[in-house]
Amino acid sequence: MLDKITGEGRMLQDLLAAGAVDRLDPADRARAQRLTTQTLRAMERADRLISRHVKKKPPLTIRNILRLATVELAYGGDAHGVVGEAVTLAGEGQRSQNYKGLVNAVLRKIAEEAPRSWNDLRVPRLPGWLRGPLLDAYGPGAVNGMEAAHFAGAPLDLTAKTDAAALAEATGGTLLPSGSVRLTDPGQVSALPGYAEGAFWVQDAAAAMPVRILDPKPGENVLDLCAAPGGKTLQIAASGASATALDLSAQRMQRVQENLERTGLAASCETGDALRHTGGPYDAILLDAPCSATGTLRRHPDLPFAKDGSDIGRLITLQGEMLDHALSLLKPGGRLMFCTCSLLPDEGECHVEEALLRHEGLVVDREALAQPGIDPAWITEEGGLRLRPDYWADQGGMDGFYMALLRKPG
Ligand SMILES: C[S@@+](CC[C@H](N)C(=O)[O-])C[C@H]1O[C@@H](n2cnc3c(N)ncnc32)[C@H](O)[C@@H]1O
Repeated sequence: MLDKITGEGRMLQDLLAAGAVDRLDPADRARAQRLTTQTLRAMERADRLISRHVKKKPPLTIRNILRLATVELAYGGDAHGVVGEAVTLAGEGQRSQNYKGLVNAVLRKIAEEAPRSWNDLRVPRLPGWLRGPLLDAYGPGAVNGMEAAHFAGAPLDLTAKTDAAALAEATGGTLLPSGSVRLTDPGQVSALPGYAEGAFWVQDAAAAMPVRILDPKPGENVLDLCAAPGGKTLQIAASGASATALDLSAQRMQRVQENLERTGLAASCETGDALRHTGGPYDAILLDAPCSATGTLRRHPDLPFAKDGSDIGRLITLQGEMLDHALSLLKPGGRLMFCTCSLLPDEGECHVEEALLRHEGLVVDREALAQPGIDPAWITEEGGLRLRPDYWADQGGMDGFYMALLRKPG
């Protein structure tokens, strides 16, 4: 998986969905996934240690074997076992066979050194294509905080179908001020109490906020324009509103259907292009537009390796078109929640500023942001909400997100 992510730009989720670890038993599957994410998160540190002992860069597979083993050693893996497994792995490939001796020698040195020097190495940095714009937008202190949050990884947040306090009690989790339930050592999600009955779904606390702010009401017609895998559709459906869920991807729409079935919630599901959707007019619309997903790096440490930022311009254009089209599907006086899980203002704040100039009478509803768990300091100049992974640092952070509630003139 590391070879495909770092060498071919593939995303971990896609590899898993394509069956990359299906032949392993469940415990090994979980271990493979954990080791992959751990290695990606700590790659910069591993490379620093490795570079002390390797003069000429070996082929990618060998580099990845060294990285994987270095991270295992740094996190207390048994030196004999880890080095042995890495040498065996190198021996499996025709080309990589020649590097068995190097793998053995380098890892023996690292086994001695890693437990001592690991924590002295700096927190891994974001790639330049992302770090530059984030420094411009938020400054060095914030970016350091974000990098620390990415390195720390993320807890598991749940959204309750009905009673968050009861869910917190049943799962031993913490009820966050925004209403999500947080678990720091969850184990397997499907083994949590209430999973089979559909009492909750997995959703980061930040990702749960757009629908809380949109506040759908029973009887309202609400469209979720980019719905899959459906966390926000479930929230809309649970509110008692009549939900329509749309997504371009049939495969991802399948996930929405499965989630609705497990939770016993109802929504009308459509596969199609948001820009061609002609239904409505709707009382309220949620537009969780496709974006760089740079707010989710705590959970997706593969993204900085698989992407280089070259698709962001295309995404920004698409987001603007979707925002305009969504407004055309709203009833007069209707409300549009525009959000993206991006840290880049070009995919958030800037869209709202520009939409206000393009659409006469359109306003941002700031009052809707007066919600439990929302710090007024997070509210931006144009009236949106900027969430960052370095917020709630003592409680395990949150995903990066931008959201704003727009009201169409009546
Ligand atoms: C950020 S994700 C949505 C996450 C979802 N709202 C949730 O909470 O689970 C963006 C989604 O937009 C979908 N998408 C991309 N282009 C689209 C289009 N032209 N029309 C509709 N959906 C699109 C993608 O398939 C993806 O599922």
